[in-house]
Amino acid sequence: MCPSAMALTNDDEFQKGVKHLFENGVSKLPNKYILPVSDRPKVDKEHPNATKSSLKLPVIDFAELQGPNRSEVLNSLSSACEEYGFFQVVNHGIPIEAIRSMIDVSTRFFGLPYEERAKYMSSDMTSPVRYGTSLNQRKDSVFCWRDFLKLVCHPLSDVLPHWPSCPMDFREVAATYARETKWLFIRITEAILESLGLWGATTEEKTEEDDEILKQFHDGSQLMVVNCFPPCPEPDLTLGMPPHSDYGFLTLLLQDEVEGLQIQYKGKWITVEPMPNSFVVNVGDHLEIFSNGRYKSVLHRVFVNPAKPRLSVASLHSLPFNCMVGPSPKLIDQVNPRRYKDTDFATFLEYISSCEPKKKNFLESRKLT
Ligand SMILES: O=C(O)CCC(=O)C(=O)O
Ligand SMILES: [Fe+2]
Repeated sequence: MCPSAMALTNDDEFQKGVKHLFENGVSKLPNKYILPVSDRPKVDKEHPNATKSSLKLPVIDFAELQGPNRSEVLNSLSSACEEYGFFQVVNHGIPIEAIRSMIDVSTRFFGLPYEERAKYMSSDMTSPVRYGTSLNQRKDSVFCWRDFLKLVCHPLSDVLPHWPSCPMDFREVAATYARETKWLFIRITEAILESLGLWGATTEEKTEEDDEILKQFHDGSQLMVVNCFPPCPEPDLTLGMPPHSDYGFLTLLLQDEVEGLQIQYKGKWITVEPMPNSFVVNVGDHLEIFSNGRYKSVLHRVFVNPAKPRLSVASLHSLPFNCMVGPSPKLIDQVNPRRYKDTDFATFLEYISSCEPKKKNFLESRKLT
C-alpha cells in the first residue's frame, strides 16, 4: 500500500499505532496527530534556534541513603519532592543486567511483526496485558505519537501466564525487572515516609501504625508501562505523551539514552537529561494527596524525535485498588488543614472514562477549596 494514501485516508490504520505508521514509511504527519498550535511542544518563539532548556534533576544516592548519611539524603529527597516532584536515583542496587535486559527485550517486543503485537490489544482496562497506542485510542480526538504495552504485575504469579510469550525470554526478563523495581519502590517509600515524619528509621522508633502503612504498600498494585516512541516525521506538531500527572503513589521510570521527558518547572517545560542506568522517580497523585500537598505530583510530557526511536519503561506503584487514599492524619493540623478529599481507584476509573485524562484534572477534582 502506498504509505501516504494509507496514512491520509484510513482511520483504522491509526488504531494500529505509530510503529506501524513508521514501518510503512510515513513521511508527513497525518492530521490525526497534529495538535492545536497552543498544545504543540513549541520552540521558544523569541529564540527559535535556542536549544531546549534542560535540567539535571536532584540526584539521590541510594547507597548513601542506606548508610550513616541517611538524614542528609532524606533532606535532599524531601526538597526534591517539594520543589520538582521528581528526582533521579543512582547506586540503586538493581543489577545493570536486569535494566539492560528489560530495555533489550522490550525493544525486541516492539520489533515483532504488527500481527504478533496486536494479539495483546484489548479495550478491557482490567486486562493483565494490554497493547495499544496513544493514551486512549477509543476516545482521543488527537492521537499522540506513542505505542505502549501495559503489564499488570500484581499478583505476579497470577498475571505472568497472560504476558507475551514472544520474545521467548520476555516473561522471565520482565518478571525479574518487576520484582526488582517493586523492591526499590518499597525502599524509596520507606525513605519518603520517614522524610514526612511518618516512619521511624530505627526499629525502636517504629510503631505498629508505621508498619501498617508500609504493609499496604507491599500489597499494593504495580503496573508496568513500556512506551515506544518511533521517529516522527514532524515532531514539532505532536507529542509522544501530552501533559499529565501520574495516578498512583510513585513512578519509577527507566528511559534509554534518547531525551524526550520534560517536566513543568516554574511554569516552563524543562527537558530531563537522561542519566544512564539511573531511575527517574516521580511523585504521583496519591502521594500528593497523602502528603496533604507537601510533595507535588508534577505535570510532565514527552516530545518526539525526527531520527531516533525512544523507549521508556514506567513502573507505577499504588496502594491496593480497594484502598481509600487521603491526607495522612499526622500531616493535618491547624496550620495545615486538610487539602484533599479521600479517593480510591474506582473514583479514578470513573473519572477517566468520563473525560480525557489530560493535564492535572483528576488531582484538581480532589482538591478542597
Ligand atoms: O517516557 C517518558 O519519559 C515518560 C513516560 C510517562 O510519563 C508515563 O508512562 O507515565
Ligand atoms: Fe507519566
